[in-house]
Amino acid sequence: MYQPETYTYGPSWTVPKFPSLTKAYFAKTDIPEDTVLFTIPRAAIINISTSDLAKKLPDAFASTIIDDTDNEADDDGGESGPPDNWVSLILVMIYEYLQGERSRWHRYFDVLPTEFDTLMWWTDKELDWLQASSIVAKIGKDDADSMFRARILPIVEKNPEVFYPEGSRKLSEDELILLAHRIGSTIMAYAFDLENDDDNADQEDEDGWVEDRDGKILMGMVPMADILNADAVFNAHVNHEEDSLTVTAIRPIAAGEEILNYYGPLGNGELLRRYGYTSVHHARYDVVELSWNTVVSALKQTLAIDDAIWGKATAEFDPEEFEDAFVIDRDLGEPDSRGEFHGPKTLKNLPEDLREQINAILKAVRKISPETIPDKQKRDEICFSTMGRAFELKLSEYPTSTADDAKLLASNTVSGRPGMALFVRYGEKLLLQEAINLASEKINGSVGSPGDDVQPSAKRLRTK
Ligand SMILES: C[S@@+](CC[C@H](N)C(=O)[O-])C[C@H]1O[C@@H](n2cnc3c(N)ncnc32)[C@H](O)[C@@H]1O
Repeated sequence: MYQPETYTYGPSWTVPKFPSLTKAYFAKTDIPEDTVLFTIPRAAIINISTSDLAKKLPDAFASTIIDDTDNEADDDGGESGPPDNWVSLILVMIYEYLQGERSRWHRYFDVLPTEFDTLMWWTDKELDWLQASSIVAKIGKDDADSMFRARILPIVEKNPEVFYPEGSRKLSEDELILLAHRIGSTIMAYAFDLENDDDNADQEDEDGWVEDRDGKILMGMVPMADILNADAVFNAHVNHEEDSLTVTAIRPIAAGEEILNYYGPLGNGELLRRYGYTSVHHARYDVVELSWNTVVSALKQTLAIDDAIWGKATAEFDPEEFEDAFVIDRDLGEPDSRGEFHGPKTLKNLPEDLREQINAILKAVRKISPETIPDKQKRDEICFSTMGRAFELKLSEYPTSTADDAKLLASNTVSGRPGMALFVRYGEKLLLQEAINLASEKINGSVGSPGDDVQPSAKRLRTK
């Protein structure tokens, strides 16, 4: 039986239930910095180490891959190989859920959500509100579906005596898939990556706890800690200790303030996809993805050369060597140790990898038509003009303007999922506008030297 009394409760917070059933922690009194708000024993966490499933199906879990820490489903739906972190936790959660009252976590399942606002669950009509946001292409519902059919269903169906307690009804294939989607969404929004605090833990310990070689970590569900909501400005931190996880105030928290964790420097599109909400503080981490096809259109418009020259110049490139997409983001870094962010929140650099790829083409054009690009100054001008034009083309893919969206947001007439989508697309448009302005400043030569005006190419995106 799941025993909440095994938790150490702090005296100074409360767990209210909102009418919407959303749970959150609020400080009841002023809380000093460094106060331990609560402690969760590792034994209360749900994962392959604590659930009986791995003991009952040792072969299936013999070599779970534990270095896949991006909290995502395998998108290839591959049938072979040991289950990864993600597949394992879904199987464990399905197992524990199907045990009903026999699971020591059954009361935990009672408080987990069964409905989600994450993008996976949106209708096409609701997704239309996101307009040209690249987040729509990242939802991956079909990939998740194939992965469940390939890697989850066969294990449950081959081992009914393990998954279904005596006398319980077996789920149909459709019911199992729906359950896997629900549990997958719960894991995406609620699971923790569990670090191991034990320095010597390069082997499995007595309890079969995590193997933590080279920083490998395991995912798990952490009751109580997962009631914490989160924001990009936050005041609490989860520390991973040897036998427990502790949640600590990282700065003084005033009575009435919400206690907030941090999910990382995610833009609102990604926050919506994984967690089903948006936040003003996350807008600074917004991201726009620009396809190379859009840049090619811009480059052709900027160069205004005939097709013959373009064809000759690009013939020497292997399209496989080109990046398909580029990320525009403000590259701001993380909040400080008190959960606060300082410094400017505007775009300072244009993507270096994009500039390199445009310049590679321009070099080839110059070989064939030197008069088009007589010197480096002209090349830089063409490069920044192309970037600016590409940003404008991307902006024009959104059917409404930044001003239209600002007006709609100010009217307070759009709420729920459409309201969150409106906020995501507006943030992306603001970022594109900043990128257009920056490219224009570069063309006018008014900012920095060429070496300063680009950001490192670490953000290269491989979408092939
Ligand atoms: C780890 S749970 C937190 C507990 C959750 N509120 C509950 O009632 O179960 C994560 C989910 O809480 C919600 N959430 C977290 N932070 C939020 C915030 N700042 N604003 C709105 N919803 C938030 C989102 O639905 C997210 O998927």
